[in-house]
Amino acid sequence: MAINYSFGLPLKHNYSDYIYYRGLFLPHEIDKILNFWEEDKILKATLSGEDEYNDELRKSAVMFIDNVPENNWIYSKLASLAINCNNERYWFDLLGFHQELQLTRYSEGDFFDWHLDFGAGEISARKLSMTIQLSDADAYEGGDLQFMINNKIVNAPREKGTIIIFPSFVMHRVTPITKGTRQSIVGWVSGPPYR
Ligand SMILES: O=C(O)CCC(=O)C(=O)O
Ligand SMILES: [Fe+2]
Repeated sequence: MAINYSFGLPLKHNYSDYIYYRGLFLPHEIDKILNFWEEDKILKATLSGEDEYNDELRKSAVMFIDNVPENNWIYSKLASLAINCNNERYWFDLLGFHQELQLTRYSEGDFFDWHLDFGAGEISARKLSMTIQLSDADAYEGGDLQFMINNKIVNAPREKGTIIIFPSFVMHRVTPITKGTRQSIVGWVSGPPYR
């Protein structure tokens, strides 16, 4: 039986395991972001909070989008969207981006197995994760961003330009690319500890 033993706090019901948006970036803006790839800036992806490479959990190439004035248009659009999404759905305490936005490129055979973006150490302040699909959905096979929700696997939308936002404690993965290349931006909005 449902009971209502109130602690005197407002209760809001609008939680979603993930939510997606379209149209924030225009096609030419996405192309501009894709042109950021500079081969000499690419890092082999490491697991957050770990210095060691772990090829079993993740294989992809990453680069960071510097938080410099020329790139402010990307940061500010994503910040506004995160704030609006949070005000509508989550009501987490958010402070801002504490890590640079990450550009990720998955080539054939690359993947990122099941994980949370939240955990001990420097990733313990992460509250919301955001992914932006930068590649045409038919430019690659495999490479699905998936969530594990109540023991069911759910695919995130693939359309280019779609922005997917989810709490950083939701389990997700990117399945192996079997053909082509997938690119994404990944960002994390941080905040004070849960309370
Ligand atoms: O590429 C993506 O869409 C998600 C990657 C991811 O889960 C991560 O970098 O934590
Ligand atoms: Fe992740």
